[in-house]
Amino acid sequence: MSATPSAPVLRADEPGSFPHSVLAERHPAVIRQVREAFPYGPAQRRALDALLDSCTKGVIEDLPADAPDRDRWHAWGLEQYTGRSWFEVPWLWSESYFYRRLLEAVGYFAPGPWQGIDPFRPSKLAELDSPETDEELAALDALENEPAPERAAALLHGSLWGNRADLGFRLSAQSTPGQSTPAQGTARPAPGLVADDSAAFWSLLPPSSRAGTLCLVADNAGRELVPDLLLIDHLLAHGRVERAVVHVKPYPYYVSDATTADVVDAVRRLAGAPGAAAGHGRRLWAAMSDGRLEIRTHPFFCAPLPYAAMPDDLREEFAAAALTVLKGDLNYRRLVGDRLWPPTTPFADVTAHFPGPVAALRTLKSDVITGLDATVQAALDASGDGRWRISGTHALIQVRT
Ligand SMILES: O=P(O)(O)OC[C@@]1(O)O[C@H](CO)[C@@H](O)[C@@H]1O
Repeated sequence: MSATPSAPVLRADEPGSFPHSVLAERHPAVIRQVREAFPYGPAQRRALDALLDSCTKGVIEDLPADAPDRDRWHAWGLEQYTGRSWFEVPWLWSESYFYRRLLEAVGYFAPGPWQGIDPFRPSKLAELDSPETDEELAALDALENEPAPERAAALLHGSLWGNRADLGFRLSAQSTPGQSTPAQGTARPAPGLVADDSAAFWSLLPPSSRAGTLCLVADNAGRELVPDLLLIDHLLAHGRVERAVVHVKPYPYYVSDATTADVVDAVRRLAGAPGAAAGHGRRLWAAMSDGRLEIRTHPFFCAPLPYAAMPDDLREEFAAAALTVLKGDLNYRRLVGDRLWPPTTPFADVTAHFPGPVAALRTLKSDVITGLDATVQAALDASGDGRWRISGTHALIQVRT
């Protein structure tokens, strides 16, 4: 590659575009959902109303002077964007700031009775307790008798397609007339992958190699996190890695993103399930107890910035890993810079900044895409109205070794 590649950064200022619909429709729906989830008091309700006004019609405002993370947000661009419309600044920036302000409105950060109460917890728990989760866990019984390579492939695909079960995504799918809810296991049969580097994925983690540490940067809780943990259990049990680190969000984010509490809920759910699922749960519990599986978080996971701007401590951690797996659409956007790349732009070029081997497991839920073969792109473009980019019906496994 001769020069650093570039492409326009996504913004939400074009009515009719997907980013615009997220700010104009999805964010108000998230505020409504949160208002209904808890008997918040008048002050919190007023703060939610003010946020609704600000994020749809107003401008980005500074954080309160005593906010402990004010300096951090200033370093992340807040000073530069204060006073600008939410729709004019980079889309990734305004989305991340929206979740920061939403949690502030419900008293998540301030000392008091609501501190640390996840406003999305009711919907996360409902998903974990759903019949769909029961079905997915029951399917593990049949997998027990499969040879290890088939089991490994099935678990990799389970983790990949688990990314379809995204509560924030479902919120806007429901609000789009005529579009079916793309919940995992219930919608149309999964079409193929638009890119499949599974062979490279497995080559980095040979069986019994104890290849070092796997980092998995988690995305959604519930029906995505459960298969992520199942995959990790398999990799540990078959000696493909020595240890694993699951990186979660430091606070609730993008409706259903996983926090430490969600990992605990998922492991408990597995351990308490009938059949083979319980064995996975017990092994994961043991691995967490003896340090082979570690949960970690970092403020940067809720930063409104691409991974190219990650801080040195995180960079060192990923540099030392045998492989870092980035789950989901948002992590993909952050990995490749949240830009409207020509779809055939090589994945290796746009991820050259990443400090070690990296794999993206993602269903497609935004316009950002790289690394496609020209023939695949042509077939996708010929298939309809371009919704393949955002509808969650397509997926990819991309690896840069
Ligand atoms: O990261 P995830 O959970 O796979 O998806 C996040 C997401 O639902 O949120 C964004 C819009 O708000 C899109 O990038 C994407 O559709």
